Amino acid sequence: MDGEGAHHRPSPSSSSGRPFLSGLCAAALRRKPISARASAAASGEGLVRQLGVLELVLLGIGASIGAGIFVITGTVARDAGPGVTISFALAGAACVLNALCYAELASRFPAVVGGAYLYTYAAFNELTAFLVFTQLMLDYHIGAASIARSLASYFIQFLELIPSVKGNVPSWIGHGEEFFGGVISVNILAPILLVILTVILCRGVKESSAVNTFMTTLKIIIVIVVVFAGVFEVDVSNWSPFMPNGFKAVVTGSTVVFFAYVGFDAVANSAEEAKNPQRDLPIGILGSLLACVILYVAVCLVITGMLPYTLLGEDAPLAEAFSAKGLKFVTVLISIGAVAGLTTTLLVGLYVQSRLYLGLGRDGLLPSIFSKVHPTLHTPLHSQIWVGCVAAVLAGLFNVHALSHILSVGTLATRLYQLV
Ligand SMILES: NC(=[NH2+])NCCC[C@H](N)C(=O)O
Repeated sequence: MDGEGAHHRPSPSSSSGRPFLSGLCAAALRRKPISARASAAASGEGLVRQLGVLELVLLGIGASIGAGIFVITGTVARDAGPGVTISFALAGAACVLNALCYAELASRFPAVVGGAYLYTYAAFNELTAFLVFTQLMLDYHIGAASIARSLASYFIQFLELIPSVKGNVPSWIGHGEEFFGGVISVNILAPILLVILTVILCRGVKESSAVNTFMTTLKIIIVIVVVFAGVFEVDVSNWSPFMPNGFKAVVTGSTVVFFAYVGFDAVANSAEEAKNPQRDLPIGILGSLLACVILYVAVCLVITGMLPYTLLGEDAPLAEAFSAKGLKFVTVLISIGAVAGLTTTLLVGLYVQSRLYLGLGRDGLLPSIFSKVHPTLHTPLHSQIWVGCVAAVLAGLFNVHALSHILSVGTLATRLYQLV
């Protein structure tokens, strides 16, 4: 359907400029009545309620634990020292406040797709909601492409562990063949990975959730094993001084580690596929965030206890800390954890995007093709394929460096809008 929004759409063919302009302003400033959403939820419109509370919690964790904990920890610890633990706790506390808002809104609103876009539409107006959507899309599209590129590089690194393959993989397969002075960097593996994930997502929410549950459980187990393996290597003298550069460095660090928590809001977007949304969405949002806070803080305590903070690597601090202690097998586990982590953030990111497109398609803010849900697969097939294609084109042509520059702007703008 075209959505209730389309019904009050002003006629664009107004004869004079003024009514057209005022019509446009009225359209931009109107709010979405909550009752209209409720009827959309009641009519079902193709998506099916299949996700239970555990699947929702794992969806949130799947979206959140990605490269952040494996990489950012080292970067921040160089400045904040063992106090990086407090940086993670502070950022976690700020996110809990954010998550409480999400939990409240998710249980108050009719359980339909849309998340932050939906809440803004009802609280502010169509224009603000559309801006939230554009910012989220910038973040998600580019995020998906850069995560896919990182994953492709990981796969090539794994392949290169085979001696006969080492050095023989053409760069256009994974690392990227550069053109125009490095502006364009072509590779095919990242788009192939995106196609595979898109196929899984198109097949059904149950199938996608099963893949996410498996991989997320794997990465949680790996993080726990890493923590336990590290605990025996901790030398408490490495924790003093705990904040070598003072509290200021810790607070600055918390703004950076915030990135590692991004993801729990994904749960809000699965509202229309949750079996018992009113009860389970808040549990999913807060549960996944709290699980991340606990895991992240534990990882920080362990790695800063294992080595003096000045010796922690910037790029792969966890892996380097363990190889420095001669625990090679943990390093391998960490690589597997990172691959599982990147895969699930990517999978859930693509999932969330398609549901957002579905919401806007229904509201008439995007072409109605995005509002279609496949009658037997119960997935928004067109939206899902579209988001897969956009990410595949970006990932096929640009490297992580180029993408991350655009992404930082997108993420920052998104968060600013959400704050407003
Ligand atoms: N929408 C996004 N920007 N997602 C990125 C998620 C990043 C994830 N928290 C990580 O640590 O890797």
